Amino acid sequence: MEFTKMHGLGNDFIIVAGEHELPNNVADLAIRLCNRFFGIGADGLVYILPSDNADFRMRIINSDGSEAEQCGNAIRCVAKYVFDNGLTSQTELTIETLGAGVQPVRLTTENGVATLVTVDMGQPILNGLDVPTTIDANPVIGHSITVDDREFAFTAVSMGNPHCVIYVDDAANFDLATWGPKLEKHPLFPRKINVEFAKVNSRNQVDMRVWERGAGPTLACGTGACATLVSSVLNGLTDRKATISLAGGDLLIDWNEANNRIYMTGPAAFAFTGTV
Ligand SMILES: N[C@@H](CCC[C@H](N)C(=O)O)C(=O)O
Repeated sequence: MEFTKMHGLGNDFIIVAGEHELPNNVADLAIRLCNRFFGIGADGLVYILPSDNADFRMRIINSDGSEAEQCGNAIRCVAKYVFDNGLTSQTELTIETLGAGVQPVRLTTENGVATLVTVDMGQPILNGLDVPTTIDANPVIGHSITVDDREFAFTAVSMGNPHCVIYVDDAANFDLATWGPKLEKHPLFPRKINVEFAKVNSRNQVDMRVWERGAGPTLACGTGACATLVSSVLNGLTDRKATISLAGGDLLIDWNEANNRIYMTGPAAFAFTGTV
């Protein structure tokens, strides 16, 4: 099997193109190939597939074998992959996702390669039961959650995949390994959850670190950055356009007031290709 290793701000993926559907053993394959010691190593396995409704379709399997509905960093990688490899010459294209519908993507290019990718990530889902959480409220803002002896306040946002955003004093040094997995699997979240720990520095800049559902601590999370911006606007902490600074770099997130849609802009990069 031929693959290309790519990343969006260090959130890394094994990209496979040329198949028509996912293989039956895709969960097992993702676990084996994403393993950083015995496999290639990645946060997820991504397939670029043909679509009936869009230019391309993508599926993303987390490193634990679970499938995610959407992935903001992977969709930028997919867009760069198809453009730079000549599978399309369009700088505006559409990519179908499992849980966030068809997403329009715009590429900024230089000398025939994509340098930046802007994705229309759609409208956030704020109804607690739809995120999903077990909380019947719309929106779920500053809701208390207790883990062991510690109480946090979270805001719930779905970008097609579920997120809870928690504000902390120091996101960069937050103890992800202790609290991330306990929050991810908390009974308030029936399909588990991606957890963002955020520190707002100004109305236009937020530091964020993420514990991802099915992948653990990653260097960046595109949908998590979108959820953080939405949460920060709902909590009155930022304007509708802000830079979300992750361990792997910055994403620009813009929540358009007129159409309620979220636009994410950031880079994508090739690492290497291989055969396994
Ligand atoms: N890294 C991603 C999100 C990947 C999926 C996530 N772990 C989930 O299970 O929802 C991103 O950039 O959005």
